[in-house]
Amino acid sequence: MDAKICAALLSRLRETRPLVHHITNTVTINDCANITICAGAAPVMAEAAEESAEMVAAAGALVLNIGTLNPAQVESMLLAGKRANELGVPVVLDPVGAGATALRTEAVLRILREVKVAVLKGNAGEIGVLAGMGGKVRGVDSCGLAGDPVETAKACALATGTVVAMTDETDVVTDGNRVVLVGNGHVMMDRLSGTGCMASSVVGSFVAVADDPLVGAAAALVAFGRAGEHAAACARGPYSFRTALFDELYRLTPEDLEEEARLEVV
Ligand SMILES: Nc1ncnc2c1ncn2[C@@H]1O[C@H](COP(=O)(O)OP(=O)(O)OP(=O)(O)O)[C@@H](O)[C@H]1O
Ligand SMILES: Cc1ncsc1CCO
Ligand SMILES: [Mg+2]
Repeated sequence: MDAKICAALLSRLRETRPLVHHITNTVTINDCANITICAGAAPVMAEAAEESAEMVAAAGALVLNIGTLNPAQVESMLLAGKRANELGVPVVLDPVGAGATALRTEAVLRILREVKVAVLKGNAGEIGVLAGMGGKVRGVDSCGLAGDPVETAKACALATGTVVAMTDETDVVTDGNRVVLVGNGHVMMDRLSGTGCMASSVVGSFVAVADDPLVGAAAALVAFGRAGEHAAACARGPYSFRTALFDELYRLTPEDLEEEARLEVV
C-alpha cells in the first residue's frame, strides 16, 4: 500500500465509473450523490424494499448509512446487502450515531450479523462503541475513545470481521492485522455536517474498483483528505469550504495523489 497504488486506483475509478448504490440519510443524500460524481463514480439512491435488491445488481458497490434510519429502511438495507453478498458486490456500512441510541446500535449489529460488510467506516466514537472499548457518541458526533485508536480499530475489525476505516485527524484503516494510517485531511472537514457520510461514498467508489477493500478504503481517505487540504487553502468558512471540497476532489489527479499522499503502513 503506497501512494502509487492510490494514484492507480483513482485512474481506474475515473476510467470505469462504477455505479455506487446508496441507501442513506436524508440530511446529506445530495452531498453523497455529488461527491460520488466528483470522485469519478456514478451514484444512485434507491431504498424502497421493492427495488433495493434489484438495483444492487447493476452496482459496483453498496453504501449503507443509518444516519436517519427507520425500521423499513433497515429492512431494505438487509435485502440489498444480502443480494450484494450473493453477487460479490462490496458493502460499505456507515454506522452513523451508533452508541447514541439503542435503535442505532442494534441496527448496526443486525446488519453486521446478516450481511457480510467489506468496510465499516465510522468516526472514533462509533468505532469505539462497536469495538466494546468505550467510545462515546452524542447525536452523530464522536466524543472520543477511551483507549488507543489503533488498538480500538483493530479490535473492532476482529470483532466484526470487516475492514474498519476509523476517521479522525489521522484515519486508521485496518483488517485487524494490517494497519494503514492516513494523514491527509483538514480540521475544516470537522466543521461541516456530512463529511463522514461523504467519506463513505468516496470509500464505496474506490472499493468498487479495488481488489482489496483495505487498500480501496485507505486510498479513498487519502483522496478525500487531500481534496480537503486543497479546499481549505481557498475557503473563507465552512460553506465556501464545502463548495471547494467538491471542486477539489473533481480536480484531483492521480499525479497529485502520487506526490501528496500521506500514508503509513504500520
Ligand atoms: N481534525 C481533523 N483533521 C483532519 N481531517 C479530519 C479531521 N476531522 C475529520 N477529518 C476528516 O473528515 C472526514 C470525516 O471524518 P469525521 O470523523 O469528522 O466523520 P463524522 O464525524 O462521522 O462526520 P459526519 O457525522 O459529519 O458525517 C474524514 O475524511 C476525516 O479524515
Ligand atoms: C446531522 C445528521 N443527523 C443524522 S445524519 C446526519 C448527517 C451527518 O452524519
Ligand atoms: Mg466529524
